[in-house]
Amino acid sequence: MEAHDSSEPPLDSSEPPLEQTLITLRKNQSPEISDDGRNHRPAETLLIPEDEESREFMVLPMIDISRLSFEAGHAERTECEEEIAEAARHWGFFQVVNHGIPTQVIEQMTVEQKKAFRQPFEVKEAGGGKLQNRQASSYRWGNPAAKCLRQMFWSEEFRIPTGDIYGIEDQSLRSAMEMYATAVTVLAEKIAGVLAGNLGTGGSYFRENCTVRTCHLRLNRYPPCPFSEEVFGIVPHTDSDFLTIVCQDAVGGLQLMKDDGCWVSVSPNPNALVINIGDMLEAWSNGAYKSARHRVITSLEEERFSIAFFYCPKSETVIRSCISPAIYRDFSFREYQLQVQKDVRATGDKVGLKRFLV
Ligand SMILES: C=C1C[C@]23C[C@@]1(O)CC[C@H]2[C@@]12CC[C@H](O)[C@@](C)(C(=O)O1)[C@H]2[C@@H]3C(=O)O
Ligand SMILES: O=C(O)CCC(=O)C(=O)O
Ligand SMILES: [Fe+2]
Repeated sequence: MEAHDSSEPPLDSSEPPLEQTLITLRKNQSPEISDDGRNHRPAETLLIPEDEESREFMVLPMIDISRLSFEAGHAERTECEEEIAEAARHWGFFQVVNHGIPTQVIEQMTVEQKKAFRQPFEVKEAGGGKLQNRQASSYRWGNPAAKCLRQMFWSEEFRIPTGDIYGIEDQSLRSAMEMYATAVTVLAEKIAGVLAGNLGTGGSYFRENCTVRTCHLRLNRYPPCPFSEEVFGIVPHTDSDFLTIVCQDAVGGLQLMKDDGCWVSVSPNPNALVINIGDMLEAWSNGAYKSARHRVITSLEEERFSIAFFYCPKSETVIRSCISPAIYRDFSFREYQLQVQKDVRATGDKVGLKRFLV
């Protein structure tokens, strides 16, 4: 498709100019080669190499966490805790059902999320519109740091520290976000407590360092993408936090890398939330729990929405392994975030925990 072909339907006024960005970045790619008279895209520019293994048949662990409640028996509770720790060790990812977040709270949040993204692009860019708050603008699209097509994101996002939600001017969005963030924080504390307990420590480190002011909510939207062979919805990455709770709609596209290097799709389940371990928990657990790489593949026909809650510590929190000898040196969360930003600005990619190995 040509960049500004007059036969194209007019751009919806809420859409960010992703296609123009893609066309610009495409020009930076190496030229197409032609040997047998046909054009071939050079192998290094294929988004997903032809020989890449994926395990479509593998199913992410699904854990019923009603068994963590005090009404459940000791044996049931222990079994559930072990399932969580086992999944965090081998997958870095799992799904939870009977998680205690009321359906109505999730539904209200997703309705408000859609309304926020349906605003005109100019309104979103000029401070977030409905997400306007007394703090900095929370809207981003594409990937401003992308230097080539494989670093671009075919998505837009609103990102807000949970402590700034009270400042959102739109009343219905604020109230939906407050309820969602409160419920999901309780869930994150519960899971972090189980994971700490399984390593023989208490969950107080998390409760003391992760507060309502330190966590983040990120609302994601992935528009339908006519270039899904060229661009990711979100590039392969690990999350920087302790753990992330993702609520995805029915479209699908989230994939994670299993410890054997194969990509596995996370099939949407309307009753489940997806939980993944972040870099801070990998470092704190001395590598026992895995911060798995994950990515989002775009859909040709359907837009996709997801909500990610990042369970993060205070900037000054020191991340020190609870097991010795430590494989990572001590560092503060601030130091880690600054290093990630520096790497992303310089190269377009996140280096991550490798930089902090002893
Ligand atoms: C371009 C990038 C921004 C990002 C690091 C990355 O290389 C790819 C993923 C992005 C992400 C997603 C999860 C977290 O929000 C984040 C802080 C992280 O660790 O990886 C962001 C990074 C970011 O926005 O700086
Ligand atoms: O959209 C998703 O399913 C995952 C989003 C994600 O990985 C992120 O926001 O860090
Ligand atoms: Fe992520």
